[in-house]
Amino acid sequence: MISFKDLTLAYDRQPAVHHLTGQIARGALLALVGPNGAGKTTLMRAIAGDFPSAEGELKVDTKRIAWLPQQADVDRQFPIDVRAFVAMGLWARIGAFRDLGRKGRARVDEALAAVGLSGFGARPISALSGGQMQRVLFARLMLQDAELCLLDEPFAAVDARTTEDLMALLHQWRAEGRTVIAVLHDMDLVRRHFPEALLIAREKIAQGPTAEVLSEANLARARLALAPDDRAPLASRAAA
Ligand SMILES: Nc1ncnc2c1ncn2[C@@H]1O[C@H](COP(=O)(O)OP(=O)(O)OP(=O)(O)O)[C@@H](O)[C@H]1O
Repeated sequence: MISFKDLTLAYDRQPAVHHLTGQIARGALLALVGPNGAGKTTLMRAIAGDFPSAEGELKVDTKRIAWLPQQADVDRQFPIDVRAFVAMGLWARIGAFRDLGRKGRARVDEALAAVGLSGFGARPISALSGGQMQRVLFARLMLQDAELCLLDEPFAAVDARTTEDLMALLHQWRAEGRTVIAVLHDMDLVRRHFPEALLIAREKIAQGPTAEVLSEANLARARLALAPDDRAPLASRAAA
């Protein structure tokens, strides 16, 4: 589904992802992990086709990609109700601002029921709790019917119950044959739910079965790889 070879993603010549080589198979349920600043969001953006200056090779063999941004990046003050927000998931197929039709409305209601929010359709999104908003984002994603689902810290600031409910949806999507990649910081959750992990710290530290990837030795290597004195731009390091 995805392959990258010697992939480097840099902001102003400073690489956030460096010489990354690997593959992610169709149907994977993969956790992308690494310390703060490891390049996880940058890599996800590139996979989603939103990083113009990639060097090296990156192949993604589908255009049906859905992206769940970090919740902090979602404008909650936008004056829109839950039903209209979730309906945006159907835009790729019916076009923006077109009438949803009876079938479309039924699909929105089904998605809201699947995330446990039946009856919330008329609420403004500004009047939801953080956990409820995350459920709404999952409902929107569901309607996109994507082959590849990319989720950036989907469980940040949501409680255990909401996490378990939403995690069940990820398992369901995978059972439907979709490929699911999630950026996560909760290593216990990753160990419990994700068969495969990719650990990066600008460079690849390890990829494979989660228990092997998340060894103490690998996690320590990842922490060291991002030591503060290793943060200078490539140009000045070469000159030093
Ligand atoms: N728009 C940008 N312009 C310049 N530098 C950026 C930009 N976005 C990210 N970076 C830098 O790239 C590096 C990787 O950032 P990225 O957000 O990909 O890491 P991350 O692994 O997702 O981190 P976190 O776990 O903290 O969310 C960081 O050093 C960050 O400061």
